[in-house]
Amino acid sequence: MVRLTDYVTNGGCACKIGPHILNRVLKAVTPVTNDQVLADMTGSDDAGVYKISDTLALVQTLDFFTPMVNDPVLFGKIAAANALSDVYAMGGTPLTAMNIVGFPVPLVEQGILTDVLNGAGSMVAESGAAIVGGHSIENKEPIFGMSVTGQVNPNCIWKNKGAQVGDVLVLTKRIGTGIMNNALKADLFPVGTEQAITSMSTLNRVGAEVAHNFTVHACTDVTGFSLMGHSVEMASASDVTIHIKAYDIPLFDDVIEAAQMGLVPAASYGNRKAITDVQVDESLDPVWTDILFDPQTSGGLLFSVPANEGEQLVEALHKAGIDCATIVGTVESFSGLAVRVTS
Ligand SMILES: Nc1ncnc2c1ncn2[C@@H]1O[C@H](COP(=O)(O)OP(=O)(O)OP(=O)(O)O)[C@@H](O)[C@H]1O
Ligand SMILES: [Mg+2]
Repeated sequence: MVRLTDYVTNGGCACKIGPHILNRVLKAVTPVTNDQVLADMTGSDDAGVYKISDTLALVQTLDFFTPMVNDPVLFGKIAAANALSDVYAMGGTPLTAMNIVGFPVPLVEQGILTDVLNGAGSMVAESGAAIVGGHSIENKEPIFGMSVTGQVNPNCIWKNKGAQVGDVLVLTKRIGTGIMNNALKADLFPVGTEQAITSMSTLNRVGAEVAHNFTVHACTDVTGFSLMGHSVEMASASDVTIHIKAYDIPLFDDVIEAAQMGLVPAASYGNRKAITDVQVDESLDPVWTDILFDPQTSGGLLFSVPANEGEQLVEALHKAGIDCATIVGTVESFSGLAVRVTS
C-alpha cells in the first residue's frame, strides 16, 4: 500500500517556508494594490478582501501542502478544511474552490489523486461552496490544496485588528497537530493522533456560524505559525498584550508525552526563532515551548470577544458539538510585549 507521508520531508503546515524568511521576501517585493482592497498580505489577516460594493466584498485565499496522513481521502479532506478555514476566519462564506495539484505520475495512475480530490470535494460540499476548476502539475513530492473565494459584508469583516482590553480569547480546536502528525508517522499515540485527524478534517464552519451571534472584536485561525504566532499577529494588529494561560489550552491526548519524546516538527523551531515577541513564564516546563510554537494544520478559530460574552460563546459552541471550545486567555493593555504565557 502507498504511504503518502513517505514521499515528503515535512507534512502539512510544517512544510511552509518559515515566517522569518517569508517576511524578508515579501518586504522586498513591490506591492500591487488599489483602493478596493480591504485586506492583503501587508496586514496580518488570514485572507485577502476586495470590495465590490458597500454590502459585498470577495474573500480570497489559497493554501496547499504535502501529506501529513497516508490515507488520500483524508489528506484531501484536511487540505480542503485548511484552505476553507481562512474564509471562515474573516467572517466570510465560501462560494467557490479550485484544486491545486502537484503529484508524482505513478501515484496518479494508482488512483491516489482521484481519492484526494474526492476527499476534498466532500469538505467543499459540506461548506456549501462549489468546485469550479484547478491546475495540476507533475511533482516529485505530492502537494495538494485549494484556492477559495468567499463573500463577506465589508462592514462585518473579522480582522486580526480589533481585540480590546478586557476581552477574553476563545479557541475552538485543540492544539498539537504538528506534534501528533510526527507521532502518526512513527505509528505512536493512536488515541491522540486519531483525535488530531478528526480535528484537522473538521470545517471551521460551525464555529464561525455560532460566533456570528456574538460580538467578535477580532478573529484568526490558528495554523502554521502556531498559537503563539497567530496570537502575536492579533496582539500586534490590535496594539494590546495577549495573556495566554497554558494550562487552559485544549490539547490532544498525549501531546505532552509526544513532545517530551522529541516528536517536534522542525517548523516549531522555525516559529520559535521568528516569533520573538513572546514571553513564556519560567515556571512552565520547557516542553510547553514545543506546544505553544507547534505549527497547526487546519487549526481552530481564535476569537476575541467581550468578557461578558465569553462563557456564553463557549456554551453555545459546546451545544453545537465543539466540545473542546475553551477560554484560553485575556486581552490586556499593551505592556511592551505582544504575548505573555503563564500557567
Ligand atoms: N508568495 C507569496 N506572495 C504574496 N503573498 C504571500 C506569499 N506567500 C504568502 N503570502 C502571504 O503572506 C501571509 C502569510 O501567509 P500564510 O500562508 O502563512 O498565512 P495563512 O494562509 O493564513 O496561514 P496557513 O498557511 O498556515 O494556513 C498571507 O497574507 C499570505 O497571503
Ligand atoms: Mg497559507
